[in-house]
Amino acid sequence: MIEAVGLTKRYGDRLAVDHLTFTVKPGQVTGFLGPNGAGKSTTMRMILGLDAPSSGTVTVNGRPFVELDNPLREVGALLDAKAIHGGRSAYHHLLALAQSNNLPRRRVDQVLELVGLTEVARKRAKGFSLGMGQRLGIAAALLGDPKILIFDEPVNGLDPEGILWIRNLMKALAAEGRTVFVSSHLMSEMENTADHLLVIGRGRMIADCTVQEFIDANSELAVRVRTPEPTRLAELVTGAGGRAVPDGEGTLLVTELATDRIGDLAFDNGVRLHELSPLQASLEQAFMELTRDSVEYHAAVPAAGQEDRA
Ligand SMILES: Nc1ncnc2c1ncn2[C@@H]1O[C@H](COP(=O)(O)OP(=O)(O)OP(=O)(O)O)[C@@H](O)[C@H]1O
Repeated sequence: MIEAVGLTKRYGDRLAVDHLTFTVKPGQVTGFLGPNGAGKSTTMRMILGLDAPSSGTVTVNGRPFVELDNPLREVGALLDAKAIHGGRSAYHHLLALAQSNNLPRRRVDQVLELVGLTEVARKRAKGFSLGMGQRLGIAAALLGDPKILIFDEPVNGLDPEGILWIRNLMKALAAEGRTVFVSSHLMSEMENTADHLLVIGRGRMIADCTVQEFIDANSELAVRVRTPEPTRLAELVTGAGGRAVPDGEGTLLVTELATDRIGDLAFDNGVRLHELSPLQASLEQAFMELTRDSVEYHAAVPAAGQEDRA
């Protein structure tokens, strides 16, 4: 369990993390989502005692990280996969970690096996691909068999196979009853992996809900209707309080009116329908919409007065 109360980090006059209060529970994957610069890494660094909060508190298993007796046995983290000693082999990198943390040597072989690096274990990590480096970072996180796992953007730059592997691993770790906290700036990455979501923007909590709740609350329902009489149906829809916009020949996209209502309306007025299909906006779109005002650096030039709203 990870618990943050009023967690805040200030860099000069910039609030990188702004009074975050949340709980990350065991037995599920919790996705930590936010656009670049939202404050995800800073939050994770504070959880791991690498940065001190300006105010507020964060505990793991009820205690601040720095007070844990055996940190590697309680919390495993992947923050920056490139932060390894390139001259060492994967095996020696893990062995050094195991020895300095009083962990048995056999754990090294076990985690190498678990992440699929056994065959290259004696090669220097310098020659590792991004995916192999990521696997080595995960092996290090798993070394102490911790109940809490923290991964910062673990799939960044990975190929589809690597992404799938990490997704399945996170789910399996959660199914074993562990607390799995994973950050990403892409909603699409989380929708198949996470059970719970914490969404932040500009350091502030925007949403704390299940993935299903996020879908229900944020994806606008539209209905695609195909008919030989689009103009007539559009009038009926508008008359009933909905909105209809043409979407190709003989097709309308209807919003603000339920699917059943559109069907009834057409039937009651003798309008023939060839298609009536409810559509959901993608989660990615919903996420972009939700965080639009909280993106730190927009690609386009921001409107006057919007440059600094931190
Ligand atoms: N050491 C630092 N000194 C000054 N500002 C910092 C420092 N670390 C982070 N920041 C600022 O704090 C804010 C949050 O950064 P952070 O890296 O936590 O965001 P993030 O959500 O992890 O983004 P990304 O996905 O780009 O890593 C940003 O505005 C960043 O520029």
